[in-house]
Amino acid sequence: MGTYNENTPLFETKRAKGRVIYRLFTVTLFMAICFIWAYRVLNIPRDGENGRWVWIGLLGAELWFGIYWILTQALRWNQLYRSTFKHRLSQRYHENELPGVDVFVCTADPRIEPPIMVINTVLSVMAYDYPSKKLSVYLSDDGGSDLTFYALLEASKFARHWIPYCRKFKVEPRSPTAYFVTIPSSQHHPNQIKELELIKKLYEEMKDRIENATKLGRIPEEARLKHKGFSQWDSSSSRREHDTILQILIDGKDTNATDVDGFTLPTLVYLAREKKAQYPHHFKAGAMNALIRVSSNISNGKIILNLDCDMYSNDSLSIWDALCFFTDEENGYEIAFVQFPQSFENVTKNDIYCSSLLVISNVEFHGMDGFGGPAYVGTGCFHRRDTLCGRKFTEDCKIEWKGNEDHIRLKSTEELEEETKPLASCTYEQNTQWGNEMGLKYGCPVEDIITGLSIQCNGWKSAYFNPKRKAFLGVAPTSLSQTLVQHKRWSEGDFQVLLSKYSPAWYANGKISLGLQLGYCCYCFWASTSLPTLYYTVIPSLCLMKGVALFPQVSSLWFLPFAYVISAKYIYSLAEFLLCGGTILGWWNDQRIWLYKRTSSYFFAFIDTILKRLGFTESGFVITAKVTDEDVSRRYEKEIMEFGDSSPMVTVLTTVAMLNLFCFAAVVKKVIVKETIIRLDELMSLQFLLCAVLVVINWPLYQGLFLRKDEGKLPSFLIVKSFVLALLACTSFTLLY
Ligand SMILES: O=c1ccn([C@@H]2O[C@H](COP(=O)(O)OP(=O)(O)O[C@H]3O[C@H](CO)[C@@H](O)[C@H](O)[C@H]3O)[C@@H](O)[C@H]2O)c(=O)[nH]1
Ligand SMILES: [Mn+2]
Repeated sequence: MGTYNENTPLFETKRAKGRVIYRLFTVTLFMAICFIWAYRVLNIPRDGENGRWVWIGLLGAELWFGIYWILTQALRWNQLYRSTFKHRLSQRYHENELPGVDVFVCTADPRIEPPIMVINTVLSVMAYDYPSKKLSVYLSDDGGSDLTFYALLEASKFARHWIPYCRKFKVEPRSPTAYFVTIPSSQHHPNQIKELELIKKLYEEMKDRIENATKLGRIPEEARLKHKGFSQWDSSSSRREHDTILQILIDGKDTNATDVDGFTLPTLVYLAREKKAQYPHHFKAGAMNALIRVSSNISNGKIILNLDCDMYSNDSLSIWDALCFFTDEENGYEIAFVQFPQSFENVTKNDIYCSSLLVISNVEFHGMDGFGGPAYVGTGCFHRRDTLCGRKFTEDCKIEWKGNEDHIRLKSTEELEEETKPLASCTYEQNTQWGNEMGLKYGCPVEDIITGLSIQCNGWKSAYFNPKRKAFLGVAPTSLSQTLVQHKRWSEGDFQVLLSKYSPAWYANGKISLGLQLGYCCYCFWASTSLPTLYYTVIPSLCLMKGVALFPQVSSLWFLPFAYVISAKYIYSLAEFLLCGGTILGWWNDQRIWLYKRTSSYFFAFIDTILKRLGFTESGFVITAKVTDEDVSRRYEKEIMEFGDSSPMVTVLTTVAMLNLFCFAAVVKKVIVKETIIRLDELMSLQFLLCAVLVVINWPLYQGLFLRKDEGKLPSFLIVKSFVLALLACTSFTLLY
């Protein structure tokens, strides 16, 4: 058996099919883009002529779009697909020889990340199909909340029943909530039915206790008295000011810590790192680094899995998949992390906020993988501990995975806790390389992207694994404003990565492949695409109203490249979307959100980054809510747009929408009065088309402004505000031009 085993690979990679055809298509599109550029350059109105500056602006925008399009080709040029052979791995390794795996779950606020959701995630990973003594689960609570601690304490007791139940009946998924809503009732063994009822009852009781406590904002007195852990909270603790709270709720080394069947349980640890107002805590990156240190003293697993608190495990075998990459004798040693896609449980069929990241997950990350590996996106990612801590790649980095790290510990759990606590103090990192050369990087709202990039710059590869059965499922935002806020954080972060010392544009030069550099740039330039997009959605419409033509006539030969680029680009994008499993309406929604993100989130991200550079603002981390109230939820299910708080971002959207409506109406009026019918379809057809499409795609905004009566509509003062702003823009353009 042994000899046969050592030579067979544990994973396989395949290049995408149809690459030659795709590349040819790309070349034709690129040529057409060059013609568009040529048209703009050759036809610039002369000095003093009407529309010179508008034209030059348009040239700038089209140059940018063309260049950006080239960048996006890097993500499509060389796609790679992977599959694993888990059974070979389990043949090759004895249970005792498997590496330890430490799972880090991060939470930060019990009001928008409900404790019951958090422990469902925790339970789903505790129930992984992996030897318990090799598995440890750490919950980092940046909210420093005793409610979360209470929930975790409850979960530690429930786990004693839940894990054996999962093991016995091989259930999937292993997040209790998700499991109870999906159980197929018919195919159960009579034995299971009884146990199912029992476990369900236990779960419901626990859930009630936790939800009651969360609702009241207070722990039941008897529970508080029963567990000494609560004594670490006193009247002065708050989320911004408290000492380190570290509790090993289940110590895997403790022979008494067993489930109801008498088997060892995985280690379970609660950590609220020390917080003091005068020390920056660096958000999730700070939490992760504290976890890295604390875990190194407790379980020190060679593999670290990082999850956001809403991302439960949907496949109990994912650890095996990840290990196939790391332990493959031939190619595994250069892989630093294995990223799974971010998938979401709550997306609706046509995904109105395009939160399922369909194309990114099913196309673009495979493209990055073809050039050296995907980015790290913060959740659903397995890391090697040493590379996360800053180890550089050298050819002799081959790590020996096999080995029994099972030493006997002489210290008691309490001693271990006390000894470990200082590792999570505010001052620990002073004068160290943490947040810089070690651990996750500080100072960037997308700590994940910048950290992953720096690991790749250290010479490592990463792997993207996108299995059929989703490995992790999370909660996507359910309102427009939340989506915009999330994307503002992402695009701002990515833009900062571009300007940082780890910039994919210069620092990464020569350290990672050119394709990967361009791939990263695609995301890093999100923020800057806002300017040309805003220009394109405003100026041509205003010119249309004024009667200034900016595009070639239908009868001109120059019309052809425009027609080709527009149709080829959109037909391709629709095909790609459908191939990823989307719907036609979903694609249309995707185009809308594409526009909204670019004209609001990215625009504000751009401005904020500049302000931050000049020292005016500090960037923070606005946590995405994972709860939705019932009313909002109902509208979300029906795919009715929910606008949420009316932020300045939404004002930009409504103003642009209103402006296009004005321009469109003005032109239609002229046509009706028969003034310009001929000029319109001759000279201004494309411009008219652009304006009309903008009006059509903005339909939900007009509905939200004028037609809807429900709570999710836009506030009426926004009608006035955007009306005045749009009117102002139209009149000043008419007067000044
Ligand atoms: O001070 C903080 C702030 C956030 N978090 C946790 O970070 C995670 C991500 O926050 P969320 O609000 O859900 O942001 P998303 O935009 O959904 O997250 C994506 O983008 C982030 C970077 O912007 C990454 O950190 C995440 O891992 C990635 O999933 C959550 O579990 C939070 O509890 C902390 O632990 N401490
Ligand atoms: Mn999230």
